[in-house]
Amino acid sequence: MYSVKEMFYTLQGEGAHAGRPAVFCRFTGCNLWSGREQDRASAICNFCDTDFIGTDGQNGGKFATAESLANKIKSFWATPEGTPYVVFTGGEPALQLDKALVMAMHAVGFEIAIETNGTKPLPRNIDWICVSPKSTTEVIIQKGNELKLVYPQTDAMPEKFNALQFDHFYLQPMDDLIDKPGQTNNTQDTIAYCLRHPQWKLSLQTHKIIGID
Ligand SMILES: C[S@@+](CC[C@H](N)C(=O)[O-])C[C@H]1O[C@@H](n2cnc3c(N)ncnc32)[C@H](O)[C@@H]1O
Ligand SMILES: Nc1nc2[nH]cc(C(=O)O)c2c(=O)[nH]1
Ligand code: SF4
Ligand SMILES: [Mg+2]
Repeated sequence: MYSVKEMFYTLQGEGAHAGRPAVFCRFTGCNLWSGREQDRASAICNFCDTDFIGTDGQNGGKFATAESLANKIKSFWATPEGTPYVVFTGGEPALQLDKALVMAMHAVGFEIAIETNGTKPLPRNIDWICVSPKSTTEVIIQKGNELKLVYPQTDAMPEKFNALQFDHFYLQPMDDLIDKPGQTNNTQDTIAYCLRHPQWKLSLQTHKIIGID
């Protein structure tokens, strides 16, 4: 059984594929935060910008089989043109994305991306792996396509990750959910870090800038 918070067709906002049309499938639940505001301060990951509780979002629901979820995802790709692309996110998608769903998505012709915190094993054959380390957690997914670190995090500074095996290293300014002026500092500090350490590139959350999902 797969539990999905929401699904929608939009542009990937972040990282190396920013601007690319994709179906987003947001799974319910995460291993680093309950998702409840009263638990945020004590959570391992405490800056999350996402509501991933329940199945009540747009096109959310429970799916009994990989094939039924794959067919639903396919229904949001509205054109015969291009290679259909799905981004599995959450919550933490590694808690639910399994071999059966990877096979079912490939069977309906999709390329598969994942946005993961890197603390849980992944099934084989995911086409694009984006790992975003959090706080003091151990990153067990040590290779992939992009490492996209939210910056700054006291317990997860870039030096900890710069020797891992990724093709792209991105820093994404922390969207400060409370202190909006603080956000400007995060962006300026991220730019300054990239300029000093050019292994790292800036990733902006462009969907927030242009006002799409
Ligand atoms: C909501 S997470 C879901 C996927 C997975 N649990 C993870 O953390 O990578 C999706 C992406 O948003 C990033 N993110 C979450 N909160 C953010 C914030 N306040 N500012 C900037 N990026 C954020 C995460 O680091 C991750 O790259
Ligand atoms: N447009 C858009 N791009 C995204 N890239 C990663 C997202 C996520 O929440 O995982 C996200 C999202 O929520 N929307
Ligand atoms: S690991 Fe990802 S989904 Fe979980 S709380 Fe952190 S940012 Fe949100
Ligand atoms: Mg998001």
